[in-house]
Amino acid sequence: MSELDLDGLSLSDSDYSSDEANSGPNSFRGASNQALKEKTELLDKYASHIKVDQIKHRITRDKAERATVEQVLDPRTLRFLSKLFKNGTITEINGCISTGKEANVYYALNSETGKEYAVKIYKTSILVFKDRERYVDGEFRFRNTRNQSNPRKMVRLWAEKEFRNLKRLHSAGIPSPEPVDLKSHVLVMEYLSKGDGWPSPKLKDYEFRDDEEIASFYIRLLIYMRWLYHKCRLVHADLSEYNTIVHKGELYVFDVSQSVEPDHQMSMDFLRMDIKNVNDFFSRTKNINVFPERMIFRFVIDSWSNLMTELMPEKNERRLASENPENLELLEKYLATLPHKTEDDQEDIIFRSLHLVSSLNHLEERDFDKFKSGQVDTLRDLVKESSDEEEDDDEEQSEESDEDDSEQDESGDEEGTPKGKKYEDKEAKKERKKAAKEAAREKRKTKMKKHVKKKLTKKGHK
Ligand SMILES: Nc1ncnc2c1ncn2[C@@H]1O[C@H](COP(=O)(O)OP(=O)(O)OP(=O)(O)O)[C@@H](O)[C@H]1O
Ligand SMILES: [Mg+2]
Repeated sequence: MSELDLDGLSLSDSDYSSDEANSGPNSFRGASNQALKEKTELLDKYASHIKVDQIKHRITRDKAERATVEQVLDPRTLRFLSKLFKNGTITEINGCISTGKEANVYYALNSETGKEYAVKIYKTSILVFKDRERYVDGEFRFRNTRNQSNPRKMVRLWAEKEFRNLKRLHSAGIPSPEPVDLKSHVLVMEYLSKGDGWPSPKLKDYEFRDDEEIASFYIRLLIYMRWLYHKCRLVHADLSEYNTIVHKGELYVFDVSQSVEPDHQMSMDFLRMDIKNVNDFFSRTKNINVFPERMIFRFVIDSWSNLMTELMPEKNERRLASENPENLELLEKYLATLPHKTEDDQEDIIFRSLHLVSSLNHLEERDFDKFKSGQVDTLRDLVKESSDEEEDDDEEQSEESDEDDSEQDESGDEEGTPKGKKYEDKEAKKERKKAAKEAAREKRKTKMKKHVKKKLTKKGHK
């Protein structure tokens, strides 16, 4: 593998020992005597400072169990943890906060400074690895790492990605856990706690005072999505009430290892999904009025000057706004001008089904310009335009192909780009299929000859 240098962090093969192919927590089959010796030494030294049991209610100071530590942490992980002990970042690990699909998060402490930390340890299981590939693929920053065959290297890359993304959030003023240290696949960050080890609640568990507070958190989250896009050049790609924490009265965004840059081929689909998740939580669970998804989408990606032109038609009024880009109050003001989503919002249903072009990124720039400058209210016209050409060739099959759609969803296309599945909810998928069938039927009735259409299209764009 070529050496990577990502924002000063470099990866090289030398950090990877080849003792375990893909160590599950306690697998050290095939480990050399030397590795075993190293593990024993590390356990002798650090096991009494590491508690890996699940934290049930609050962090306790029970004695750590060497046997459990040995079972849960593979030698490599133990080695990187020992570096954190040695460099004085932490002095103890006091239990497991979360065992996720992709990582385990532990509570750590520096008893000298009293500072608390969350230590996120990424897993190297092959299943996780396959699932996550798509977030790294297509990212300019990780262009040299495509098709990495070594899960450990990939996992290290994701940890690094999260570390760097957290830094971006932090410098953009988006409340998020401060990244503290990174050792391979072991990431240390600020622990968001109410004090004494108690974690601050996730958005999903937070007890809101009233509707006003709910609405203000909703608005904030929309603005953070915009800041992520414009200030951090990121789309979160897994934004929800599970990956946001209410800490000291503020909404904190975390879990950004899968976040992608806007140039990623799937970024627009991820963004649309994030918007849907956020809207669903606030409208269905919290019962407040939300904005139409397509309008939020535009709010997130549109330029500052376009938004301000809409908000303040007078030129001299806008001067101040141009000196103060991404200003929180002005963005709040802009959002206050948006209408609320109605129950049966057809435009939003169409917006959700933009999957027809597989990715919004596949639309040409001029289409986006049209959309952004308000020449078309939704992307419906553009979708028709862009999908027409493909449909000319395969529309006859469209109804039949519906049948094996789901299979395709699982496998993705030739280039490994997943279609639908995670990014499209069932409801939207049903609507999309229904709309596609109806559209195909309608289209057959009034089908225009290909050569005539080509001529017209060309004229129209001049
Ligand atoms: N900095 C932090 N402070 C407090 N708690 C945290 C922090 N980071 C993570 N957690 C807790 O650990 C859980 C898992 O973290 P995170 O979402 O980053 O990992 P994940 O592997 O992506 O998990 P999942 O697959 O469940 O989303 C969070 O839901 C949260 O409860
Ligand atoms: Mg998470």
